[in-house]
Amino acid sequence: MQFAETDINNGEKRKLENGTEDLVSKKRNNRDVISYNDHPKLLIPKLCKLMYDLGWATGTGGGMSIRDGSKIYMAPSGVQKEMIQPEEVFLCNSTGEVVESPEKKLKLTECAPLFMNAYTMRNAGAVLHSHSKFANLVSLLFKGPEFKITHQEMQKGIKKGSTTNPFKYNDMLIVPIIENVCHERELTNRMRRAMEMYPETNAVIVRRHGVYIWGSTWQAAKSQAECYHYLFEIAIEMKRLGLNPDQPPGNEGGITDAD
Ligand SMILES: CSC[C@@H](O)[C@@H](O)C(=O)COP(=O)(O)O
Ligand SMILES: [Zn+2]
Repeated sequence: MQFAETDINNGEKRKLENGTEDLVSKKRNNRDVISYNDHPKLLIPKLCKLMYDLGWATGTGGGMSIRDGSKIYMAPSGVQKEMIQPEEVFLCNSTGEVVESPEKKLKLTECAPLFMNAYTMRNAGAVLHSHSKFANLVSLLFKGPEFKITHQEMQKGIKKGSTTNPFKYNDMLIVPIIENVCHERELTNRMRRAMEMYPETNAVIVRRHGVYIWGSTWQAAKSQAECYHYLFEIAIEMKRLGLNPDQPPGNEGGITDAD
């Protein structure tokens, strides 16, 4: 296989595959084409590092996938997720079959069929899996199949399903919770069921494990993930303080418009 020595990001040099070289030349001739720095083989390592720094992808847990048209890029399995290299990212087709494996002997992430749920059922542009302690802990504090919260500004950063409509401040935001199993892949059917039952959700919590979150683009997946994690954390703190996250507030006595 041929490689092109190409400048990426902060001036660092790395060997990238031919496909990436094509992307660079397309960028020169067409301003609308995806930016070189937005190539999923670069973005997945970068976003996984951000996830690691947030405590979402430690101990090799968690991961990320990005779709570019019918090309689906996925992280490898069982590796330090914060140290993935661009040439270690797998390329799959629109049905999730691997079409390009890294030269290094690596396995495709165990999350692959769960990532595919977000692509096939919601036409997502990116999906991530987080092992955040907040996602884990809310699944223990909310018994049954739903995490619920209302009257929080950050819920406005989350869209209703695949629509462009965001949740309103006074909507009830619900995230379905599925029970964990011993092997990640065995979560596929129950995640699909949860997505069918909750068409407005862009996340599925896995009890005692973490959460899957997706969006129409990698940017939407990232910002929605930040909003969901914020809401999980504040709900935990509210419960610790004896406050009820799914209770709409009454008159709290603050200043409102003049009568
Ligand atoms: C701490 S190991 C966690 C894994 O078993 C799994 O839950 C996970 O999130 C990552 O799976 P992987 O196949 O490494 O991408
Ligand atoms: Zn996991």
